[in-house]
Amino acid sequence: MNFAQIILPLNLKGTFTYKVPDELLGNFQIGMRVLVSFRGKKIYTGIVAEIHQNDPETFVPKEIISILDDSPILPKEQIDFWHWISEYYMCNLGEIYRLAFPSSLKLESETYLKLKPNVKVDFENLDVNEMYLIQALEVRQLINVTEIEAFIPKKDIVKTVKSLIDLQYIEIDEKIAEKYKAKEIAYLRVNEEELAGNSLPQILLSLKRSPKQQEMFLAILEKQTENPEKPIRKSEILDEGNFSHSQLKSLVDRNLVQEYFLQKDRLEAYQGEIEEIEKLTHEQLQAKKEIDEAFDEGRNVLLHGVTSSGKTHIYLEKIEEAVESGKNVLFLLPEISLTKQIVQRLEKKYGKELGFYHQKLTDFERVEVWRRIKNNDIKILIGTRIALFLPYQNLGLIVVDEEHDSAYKPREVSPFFNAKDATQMLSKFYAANLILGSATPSVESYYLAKKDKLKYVFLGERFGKVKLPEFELINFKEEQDSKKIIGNFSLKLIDEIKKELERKKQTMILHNRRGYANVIECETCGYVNYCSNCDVVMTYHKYSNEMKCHYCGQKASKPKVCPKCHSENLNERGVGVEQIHEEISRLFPDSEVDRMDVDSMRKKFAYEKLYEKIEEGETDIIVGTQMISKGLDFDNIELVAIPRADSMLYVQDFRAEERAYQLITQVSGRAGRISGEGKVLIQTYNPQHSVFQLIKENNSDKIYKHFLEERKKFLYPPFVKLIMIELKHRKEDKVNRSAQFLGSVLRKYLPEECILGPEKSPIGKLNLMYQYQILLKLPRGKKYSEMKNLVLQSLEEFDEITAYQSIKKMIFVDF
Ligand SMILES: Nc1ncnc2c1ncn2[C@@H]1O[C@H](COP(=O)(O)OP(=O)(O)OP(=O)(O)O)[C@@H](O)[C@H]1O
Ligand SMILES: [Zn+2]
Repeated sequence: MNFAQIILPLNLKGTFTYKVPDELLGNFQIGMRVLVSFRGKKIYTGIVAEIHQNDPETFVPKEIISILDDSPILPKEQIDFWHWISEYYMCNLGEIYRLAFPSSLKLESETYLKLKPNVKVDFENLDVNEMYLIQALEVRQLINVTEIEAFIPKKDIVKTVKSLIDLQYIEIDEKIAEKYKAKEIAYLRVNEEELAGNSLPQILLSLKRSPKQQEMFLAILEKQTENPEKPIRKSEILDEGNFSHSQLKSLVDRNLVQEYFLQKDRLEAYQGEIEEIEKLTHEQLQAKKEIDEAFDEGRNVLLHGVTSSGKTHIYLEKIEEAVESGKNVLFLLPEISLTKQIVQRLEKKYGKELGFYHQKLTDFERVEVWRRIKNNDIKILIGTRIALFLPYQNLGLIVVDEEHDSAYKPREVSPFFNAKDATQMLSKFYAANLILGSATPSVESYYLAKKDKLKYVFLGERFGKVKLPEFELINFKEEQDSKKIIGNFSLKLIDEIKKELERKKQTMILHNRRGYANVIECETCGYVNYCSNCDVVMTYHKYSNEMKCHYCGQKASKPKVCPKCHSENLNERGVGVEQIHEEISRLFPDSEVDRMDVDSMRKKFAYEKLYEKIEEGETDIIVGTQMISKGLDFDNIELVAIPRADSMLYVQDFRAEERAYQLITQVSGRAGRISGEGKVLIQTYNPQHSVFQLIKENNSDKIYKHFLEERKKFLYPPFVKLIMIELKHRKEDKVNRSAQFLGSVLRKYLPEECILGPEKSPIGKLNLMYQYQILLKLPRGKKYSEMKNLVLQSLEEFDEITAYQSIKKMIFVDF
């Protein structure tokens, strides 16, 4: 008899044993999807992880209902990778499965289906089951898979649903249906109707008094006549420097010229010619040579290239080499950004052989990418962390850009894993090469490189021998004492910004706190406004005039009087980016000041629009949170200012200094990319702080040495391994008791010095759940896996207590 171990999309440990009916044995392989029922009536799509002959002794396994694929949907390398993640990050295979697969590939009882809007169904070509389902959906808008069992035999359900999805008649109902759109670009055209109504000489006559407008109108008309198929980019007209925005605006107001927007991806065909990549500079060539050598020895690479050193050019060379040798490439980004230079270039060169995969795609789009990857139609995939799980074949190169970015290991969605670290294993399973790249590598990667576990390749010079920005520290205490400040800005800093404005240069101001004020406090009784779901004060957002909890998203109106003592004496405390924006706008009333943070960028295309505005020089000062530090490559920014730099350091987190260094260096990297005149002004109460001093010196070896010494002294990674266990429950005393119990079990097995806690988490309540945590500091090396097994054993003992089964457990490995 034959049995199979099946992975189910459930948050349960391990795989599940099913019997393989003889009639299915003909084509039954690991990596195929099967339909099974689990715990009673519910059906699920599972994945075959193992085939064997071991009849289980303690129970009678159920039979697999049907096979859904003709060939494995998941390659062996991915199954190995899933097993590794599950073991290393102590999570369940089912959690990985849920994250990895688009919903329509893993239909289950609770999946809801609906008709696609405005479909015309060709009933003649449907089989009986398909017809029933369509008819049912016409009567009721939503039907879930369980309900379908009433009129379609179980074994045919998935086949029927799949075929109707393929025909695009039906779709999975998704709450997050907001479709991702590519960047919109502004285009111009002459208003044909005006031209038809009035003769050209008439129009020109009407523009007699404004020769510039006349000239511009003719320029647009000329381009349009020359090549009617080719849209005229607005920037193309304005960039020549001949015409101004106000002239264009008059033409648009007179209805002679129309401005319209097109999505970037719709235009691929027009954008035509692929330029050769510029030749690598001497330094870049040297770096590439070192990478080639490392790859020859089968080693992975950490590419540490200062900001604007041209890491992109090196990636491009390696990517194109891989593709030429018939291999496929995965390019991983922390977040998808279509404005990136590399994306634009690859898009031009590889067109349809380039794929994108990220959280913002709809389910249908995701399935489409799966299909194309499986058919080997995509050579280069650009994606975020979920792209690790696509069914690649022949993967030859993985590049992880901005490898230090914490978006690779979010703590909000399970399973918890670090995508950057996981690529090291993925590359192993595929025997692919790996480049981790950053201007500010994570301390862990740097350490691995220095230990020769990764090949360290350093690019210390900006492209074109452009100078790196200079750092200057402003002692804010002194400025304050001598009354040389206005609000959060020293007169010195104000003066520097003024100079930039006069020189027509752009300035960036970084303040990494959302909102307007951190708290609203009652002067009379000291009341502060806490979120009703969380143990967190609510942040005041002046622009939207509301209080927001940054942890659970809860909103409330701003209190007019103190809810406790009814005093009207309410005060704003703590400075958020909105306030910095307001101050700057007041200090420079004649300048265009824009704000870039998650709150202001929520509207559709807000980011794209602001990006273009900055690119076209319409913005003078950009105020923003860490968002402004990411990958922007503008050429007219010279001054970067950080008015309240201390706020980055005093955070309870052993990575606070590392993060501050990365953020300051990244944002400073936006300055002087062409001119080499970049300048960074840091206002601080502690100019002597070692991190500021080291940043000023700009010697990366020294900085990392400092970080590593601190980590060693206080026993933090990379010198120990951290595992954080967080327990959650709606009742505080229950979660407290359970945490004490787990602590005592762990202490039975592990040495005392490895265990910190249990204690209340820094955020004691989140979304109505009380949280307690236990931090484990475990030794590296062989001992680590031994101890991890003991941790597992402790967790199993914990799970045996019935009273604690309602406690939610979260395990963060290497967080
Ligand atoms: N060999 C080259 N020839 C021509 N231009 C180059 C070359 N290398 C880099 N550049 C240009 O230099 C600029 C900086 O390069 P790039 O954006 O790749 O830097 P980076 O190392 O990724 O920096 P960051 O980490 O700040 O994003 C870009 O505008 C790029 O086009
Ligand atoms: Zn909250």
